[in-house]
Amino acid sequence: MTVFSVKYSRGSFIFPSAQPAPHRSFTEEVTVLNGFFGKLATGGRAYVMGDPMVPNRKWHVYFASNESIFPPPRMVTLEMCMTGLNSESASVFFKKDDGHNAKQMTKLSGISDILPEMEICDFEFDPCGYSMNGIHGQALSTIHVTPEDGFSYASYEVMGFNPGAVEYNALVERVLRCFKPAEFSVAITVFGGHKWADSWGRSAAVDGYASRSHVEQEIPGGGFMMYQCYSSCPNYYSCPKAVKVAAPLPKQIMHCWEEVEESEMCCAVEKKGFTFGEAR
Ligand SMILES: C[S@@+](CC[C@H](N)C(=O)[O-])C[C@H]1O[C@@H](n2cnc3c(N)ncnc32)[C@H](O)[C@@H]1O
Repeated sequence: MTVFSVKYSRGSFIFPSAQPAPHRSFTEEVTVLNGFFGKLATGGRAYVMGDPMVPNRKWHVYFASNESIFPPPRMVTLEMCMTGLNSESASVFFKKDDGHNAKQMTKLSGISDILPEMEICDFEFDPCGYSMNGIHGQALSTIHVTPEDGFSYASYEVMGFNPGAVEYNALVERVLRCFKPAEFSVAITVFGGHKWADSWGRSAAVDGYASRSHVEQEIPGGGFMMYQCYSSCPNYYSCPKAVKVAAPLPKQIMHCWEEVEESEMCCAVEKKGFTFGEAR
């Protein structure tokens, strides 16, 4: 089998200095990935997306593809990273003496309602924690939850579905309902053109959350990525819908250095295929 395309993506590490090789820096990760995929037609492309005004909230993406197989089929990937989970929502992911298991966590949390068609294989950790993988036709999803107070975290990822059949904003809200995070980021990758993507090319407008940054980046083969960060508003009722505060920000001028360190100062190495997304 030949490789069609590869994408590696992650947010900023909460504990960067605790990461083992090759995750000590994005540069190191890219070097390893290029060893495997750098010879594909597009070469390895690496991006660090984020607003320099919002520290430690960057989206790191490595992408390489065999361009000869483009144009690619229509495809959307959604990735959400959530921190500061509401303690009541997080408590669902602790095992209880009454045999509270992964199936109950899936139901009680609302995970089963995110995309009800998904067939879910779920797993509970001891004494807490939860992971699941879901499948429906060609669509795949995965969730991982670390519910411990102080460093709580949940991730949600879905790909391979027909974007026309799923409304972006409503999907984001169903995910948030499960975890009620204090902060979250959402990254979408769209192949096959903007226009058809309907709701998928726009900022999510989420009650109770304000958008802190919005960055877009074109990728080879007609794809584009959008990365947004949100924070919950202390006063829910006076919080404007995120779409109002997500109006385009003034363009930021990015500075580039030769190395991208996990200190997340920002930016990229142009000549090696790094680019830094432009904040809007
Ligand atoms: C959801 S798991 C992380 C799963 C990871 N992404 C994976 O696929 O292996 C993280 C949560 O499970 C808990 N946990 C309990 N036992 C664990 C184990 N053996 N390995 C990883 N996490 C464990 C952690 O404390 C944390 O709350």
